[in-house]
Amino acid sequence: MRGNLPKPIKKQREVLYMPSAGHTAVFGTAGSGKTTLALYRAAYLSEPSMPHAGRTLLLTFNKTLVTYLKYLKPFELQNVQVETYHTFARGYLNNRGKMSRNCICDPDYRNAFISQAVKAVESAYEPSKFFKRPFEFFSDEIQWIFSHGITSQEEYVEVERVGRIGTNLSRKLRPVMYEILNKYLEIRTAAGKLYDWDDIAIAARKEFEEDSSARFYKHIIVDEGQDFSPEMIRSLAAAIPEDGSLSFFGDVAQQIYGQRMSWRSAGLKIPQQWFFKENYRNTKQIAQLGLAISRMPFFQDIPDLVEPTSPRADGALPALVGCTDKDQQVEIALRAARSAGKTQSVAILVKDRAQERIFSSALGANATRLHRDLQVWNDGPGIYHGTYHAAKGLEFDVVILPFLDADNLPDPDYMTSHGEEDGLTHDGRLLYVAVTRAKTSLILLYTGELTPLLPVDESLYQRVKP
Ligand SMILES: Nc1ncnc2c1ncn2[C@@H]1O[C@H](COP(=O)(O)OP(=O)(O)OP(=O)(O)O)[C@@H](O)[C@H]1O
Repeated sequence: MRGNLPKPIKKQREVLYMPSAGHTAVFGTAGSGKTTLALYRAAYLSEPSMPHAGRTLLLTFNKTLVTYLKYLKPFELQNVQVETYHTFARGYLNNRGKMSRNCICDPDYRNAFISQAVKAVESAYEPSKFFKRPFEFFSDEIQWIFSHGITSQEEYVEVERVGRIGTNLSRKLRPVMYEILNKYLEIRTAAGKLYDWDDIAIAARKEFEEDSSARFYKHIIVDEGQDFSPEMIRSLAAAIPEDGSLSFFGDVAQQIYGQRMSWRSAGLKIPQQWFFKENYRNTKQIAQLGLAISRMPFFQDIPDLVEPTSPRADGALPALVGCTDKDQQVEIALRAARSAGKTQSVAILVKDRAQERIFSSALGANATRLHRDLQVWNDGPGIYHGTYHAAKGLEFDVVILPFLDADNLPDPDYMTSHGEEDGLTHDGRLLYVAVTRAKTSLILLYTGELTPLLPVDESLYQRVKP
């Protein structure tokens, strides 16, 4: 295949020729070629001269990654549609006459409606601590219910919650929670919003199940599948014809949306699974740090986690720089980015938008912000900046991670609303994603106490004076 893709080797070749009908799943460690193979697989399944050929859809979770995939997309993928799940679901529902103008509830309205719903239900009950839980609890619980395709109170009360901590809710309280959800739906519908970004998958799945017309896509491939909710996957299983295929590529260690949801509850029929253990992206030293993070206590007991074999390429140990204060971290990050950015691709990655703004205002037009509206991907030297979330699926020669301070990561607000254990798991995976974006160099900056999300083993780093 032409384009920028390396030639598939070993297990990758097997995956390319997996059965062309039914469900298949590939789990791989970071940098093991999942995205690469998702692209190859799309080309193979859409190849017009093959008997299995059919219209092919390649889906991923966020828009930045769609832009990146379109950049990588070689000539043979001319007939493959690449988009986000939400674009696909919205398009399908629109096609079926189930959409109207502005009928999707944006996150700000959603939050306001959920707060109203909690207050409305609370007023009908005796005072209770339950209603005083942080807003994030109710918001996450509604997302969890939708993501699992639960549409009745009975179902919600009965459902087993596997491995969910922090926000777990006793069966006794679930009817009240479901009342809040119903109230939210009532308020939302009254405001003319038919869906939000979480329950649109329920609507798509139901619509496909009732839709007896010929399917538009024969083959669907999912990249970054660990971030698709069970209901999204179910809707995709319903979207393909009998002789079509659904190929799932994912890495559970990188699950950063819809935490603690398992694609397994989507009920795919997967006769065989493939595992990619070889890491082609990172140097040995960077991969070792990634592996050490994935062996920390908060990563334990993740089903389907694939441990990598050590890559061959050698490089420098990740640089760990203890700074006197935050300003010094910013100064060093900027200096390193400006210097490396002349000849290499460099990314400064941070936790949230507020931290990102520090770098966007300092770098201005000399850098590219990683965000959903990024239209074009330019390979080659240059500086990028963005959140850990926005860097998902991407890679850079050099990655700079400032603010790795114990009082910044794990995020204190997240810990308050979700509990310590959830906070460690959530931000631990984010940091794992960030670390594994680096091809050859990794610079870690902190002040005071280092985040507990990084391993303490000094042999994994080289200490560098600021
Ligand atoms: N067979 C191969 N030979 C050489 N390089 C390869 C091979 N397969 C993949 N690569 C390279 O390894 C890097 C990682 O590949 P890719 O992005 O497909 O991995 P991934 O599993 O999707 O990673 P992640 O989940 O961490 O985003 C890319 O630079 C890709 O070009």
